[in-house]
Amino acid sequence: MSVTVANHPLIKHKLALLRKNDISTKDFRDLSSEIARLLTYEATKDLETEAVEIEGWAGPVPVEMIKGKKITIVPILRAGLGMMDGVIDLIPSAKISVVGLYRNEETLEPVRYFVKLTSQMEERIALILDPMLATGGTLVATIDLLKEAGCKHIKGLFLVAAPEGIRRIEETHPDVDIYVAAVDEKLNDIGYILPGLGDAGDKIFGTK
Ligand SMILES: O=P(O)(O)OC[C@H]1O[C@H](OP(=O)(O)OP(=O)(O)O)[C@H](O)[C@@H]1O
Ligand SMILES: O=c1cc[nH]c(=O)[nH]1
Ligand SMILES: [Mg+2]
Repeated sequence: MSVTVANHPLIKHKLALLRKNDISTKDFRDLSSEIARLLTYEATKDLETEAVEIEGWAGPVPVEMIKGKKITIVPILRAGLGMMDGVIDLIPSAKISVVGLYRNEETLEPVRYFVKLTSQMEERIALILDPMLATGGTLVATIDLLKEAGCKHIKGLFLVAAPEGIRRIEETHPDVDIYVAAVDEKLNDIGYILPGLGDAGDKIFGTK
């Protein structure tokens, strides 16, 4: 498993703004999407390309294009939707597979309430989107169901991760690659990331 912490000044700056306690719903949404776009650039660096020839203005030109183009974006409801626009900006033809999971506030166990995957999962690269990787329970449940659907190539994009969550994925799904804007210090006693962002879903949807 690889964990890529996107070490880019633009990401650091945007994440700093995202951490402000008095951030507006609009700014939280905009920045989540912008960071997701930059993480997508990083997470797609190893996509395979193939040599093709196109007709250019002065005749045939040898160019490289992405091979296969079978990508599915997997936003985890709700908060993952806040990253989706940024990813679609860069991969406009990606199919979308929606996974609805929420974390039980007492047990911290993920509860599944919606799944709608696109076709041909066994041929696709899945890009899971969720702003927060905390205990890792939600991500493990998502990877489990993607693998059950035949998916073999899975990556996860997160704004902030806790070391505890990363360790859990290393132990359970070492074949999955993680891309994250920051790995924070730890979880608090109710499973929130510190310093973290607070409740990302509530901030994106303006609830609470
Ligand atoms: O790593 P874990 O400990 O499983 O926690 C992370 C999950 O918790 C949050 O979702 P939440 O349950 O708040 O749902 P929401 O997106 O609907 O707010 C977050 O967006 C992740 O999906
Ligand atoms: O810190 C956290 C942990 C889980 N979910 C969130 O939205 N924030
Ligand atoms: Mg939430």
